[in-house]
Amino acid sequence: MKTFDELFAELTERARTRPAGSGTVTALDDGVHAQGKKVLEEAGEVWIAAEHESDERLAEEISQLLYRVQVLMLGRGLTTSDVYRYL
Ligand SMILES: N=c1c2ncn([C@@H]3O[C@H](COP(=O)(O)OP(=O)(O)OP(=O)(O)O)[C@@H](O)[C@H]3O)c2ncn1[C@@H]1O[C@H](COP(=O)(O)O)[C@@H](O)[C@H]1O
Repeated sequence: MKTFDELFAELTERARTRPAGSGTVTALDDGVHAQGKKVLEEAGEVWIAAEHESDERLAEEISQLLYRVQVLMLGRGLTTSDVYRYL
């Protein structure tokens, strides 16, 4: 189990070291257009899960959405501080 900040730190490290086999590295190389589409796709899956699926499935879909948002943040060079200042 990890927090949003811990995952972001992990993905930041993946972006820096670019280990072989990292899905995050591939997603970053795919570019912002593809990263944005993934955010939209996962958001749709969250919506569907919220209406029709179990709490567990919904939580899993939300975790994937958070991951995709973080990949997009990294793709655009944003940090968590850039976002948190608006919360
Ligand atoms: N939290 C996640 C995470 N959530 C979702 N995903 C990716 O998103 C996919 C699920 O989303 P989709 O619905 O698009 O599934 P899919 O269509 O079957 O998958 P794709 O064909 O799009 O890969 C998963 O198969 C993963 O590839 C994640 N990939 C990685 N992480 C974490 O990110 C960290 C770094 O991962 P790597 O970069 O892969 O080492 C690790 O801690 C991982 O646990």
